[in-house]
Amino acid sequence: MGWFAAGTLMALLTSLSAMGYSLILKKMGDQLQATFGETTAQAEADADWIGWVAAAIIGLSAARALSLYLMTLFNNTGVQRGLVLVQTSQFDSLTDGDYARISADASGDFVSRFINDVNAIRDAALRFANNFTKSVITVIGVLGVMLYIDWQLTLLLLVAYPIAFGPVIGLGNRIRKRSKQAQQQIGEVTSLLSEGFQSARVVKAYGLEPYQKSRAKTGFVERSRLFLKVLSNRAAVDPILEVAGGAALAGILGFAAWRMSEGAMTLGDLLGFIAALGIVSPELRALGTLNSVAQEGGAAADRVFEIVDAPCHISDLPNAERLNRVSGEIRFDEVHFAYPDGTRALHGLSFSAKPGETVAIVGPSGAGKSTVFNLLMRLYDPMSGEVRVDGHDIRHVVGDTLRANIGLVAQDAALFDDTIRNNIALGRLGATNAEIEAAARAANAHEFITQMPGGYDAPAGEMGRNLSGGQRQRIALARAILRGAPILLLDEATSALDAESEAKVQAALAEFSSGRTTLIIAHRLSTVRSADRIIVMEDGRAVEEGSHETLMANSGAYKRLVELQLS
Ligand SMILES: Nc1ncnc2c1ncn2[C@@H]1O[C@H](COP(=O)(O)OP(=O)(O)OP(=O)(O)O)[C@@H](O)[C@H]1O
Repeated sequence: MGWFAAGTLMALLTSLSAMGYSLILKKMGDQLQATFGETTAQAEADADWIGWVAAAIIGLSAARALSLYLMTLFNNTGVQRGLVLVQTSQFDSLTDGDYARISADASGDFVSRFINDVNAIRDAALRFANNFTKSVITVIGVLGVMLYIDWQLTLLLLVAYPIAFGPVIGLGNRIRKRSKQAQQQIGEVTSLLSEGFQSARVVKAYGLEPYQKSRAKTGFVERSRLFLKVLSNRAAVDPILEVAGGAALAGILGFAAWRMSEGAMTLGDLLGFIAALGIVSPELRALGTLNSVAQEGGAAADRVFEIVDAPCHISDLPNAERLNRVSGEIRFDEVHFAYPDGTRALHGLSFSAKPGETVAIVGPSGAGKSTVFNLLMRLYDPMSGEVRVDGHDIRHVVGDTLRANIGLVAQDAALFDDTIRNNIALGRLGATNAEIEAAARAANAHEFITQMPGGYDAPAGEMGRNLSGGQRQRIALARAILRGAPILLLDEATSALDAESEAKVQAALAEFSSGRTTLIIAHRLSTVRSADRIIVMEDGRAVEEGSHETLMANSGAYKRLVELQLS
């Protein structure tokens, strides 16, 4: 706000200097008219005023140039700083907000809201900050000068010009609508591009280049079609103002000529008035085009603030309890849950895990196993039923303190474009190098890390692409081990490992998980055999429960799954 206040002050100075021009010209015209009646000697004696006029014009130009420069500088600083606030609040709101929100939309759409929409706001805000105040102040000030010179002529101008603005405002509304469509479509193209680049391997392997190229081209063509619509509306603004402005000017000049012939106006008045008109017309035109710029910026701002203002459904209750280190008792009581798109994932799931117990959750794909983890971390709330940790309903505890008690190794290892060391350290910020290395050893990752060029300081690459699938999993495991939380969630955590690595990691995990409650999701049933208890899920409920031996003796769903894998 401070920067904009300084910018407005400079705009005021710029406008004052503009008014000065027309007053100087009026003075000059009146002098000239007086000179016509003088003798040569008198005229020469009075010739001094020419020097004064020249000096005043130079002084005014210099003042105007300086104030214009400072105005732009101050406003630009204000806009850039404002946009940093907008972008950070957009990012904070998305990061702190519901997981459902971020997982529902295509990532390209979010990226586009951060980059393209913010750019559109930047363009609009810069033009607005640098032109709006200056134009408005100039118009008001110069109109004041005009009223002083000839109020009747000025009234005519005030009636003639606004007529031009009606269609311009109508166009502005169309521009806003179209611009919103165009920005939305950029989001789709961004998603399409990032998806294409990330799947480059499959694209090559399946010979999908023509398919990808035609999808991209369709996106680009659509982009240019929508953008052209915005441009054609924008292009109509200037001509409308030109015609209306021309008609107004003709009327005013005709009226002025008549008034001069009547003797109601002096040559000085006319010169001053024309100078004022020359200053005011481009400013009025600029205000007309600013409307379309503001509409485009407004459309982008709508999209940006949709994120900033998104309501948060999963937040801490005002009297939420802080969880200290829990002992790790987990209980699901008759939990029913559907994802926001309506997909029913849990139908009255009940199970429990005692502190320190290792419980495996198995079952066919889509049975709801990963959903159990999502609810346990309170990424979503159940529709009915309760999820309890150490007896606390997790809806009544502070989310961060709940998650601080959980270490997760998910199906996607989720590595960041940072060093291997930092990727592990994310498990517990502030961990020492020795602790990081110990975690890596426990996850059977130390050996391959030290063999990489750069070792622990080697970059993992975007999404960990410099590593193999099995290496990524071991880094993710090391991260969870470093966290040292009392609850460990392993979702297909060793699925990408070869048999030898898996055996080593399993042994390390067995040691690490002693004293911690560990929930394991695994399709490879050989890896869950040693769990204290196995829960078989089907269609969102637990259909069987017991140790490997008990379940094998039962001849139920688990035995069928094992036999299917063995065969
Ligand atoms: N974010 C989501 N939005 C909508 N539906 C979802 C979402 N995630 C999962 N589902 C649906 O919920 C159901 C249970 O999914 P879940 O991922 O829990 O299964 P799973 O047993 O872990 O499967 P898998 O073994 O294949 O990983 C499935 O029908 C799935 O399509």
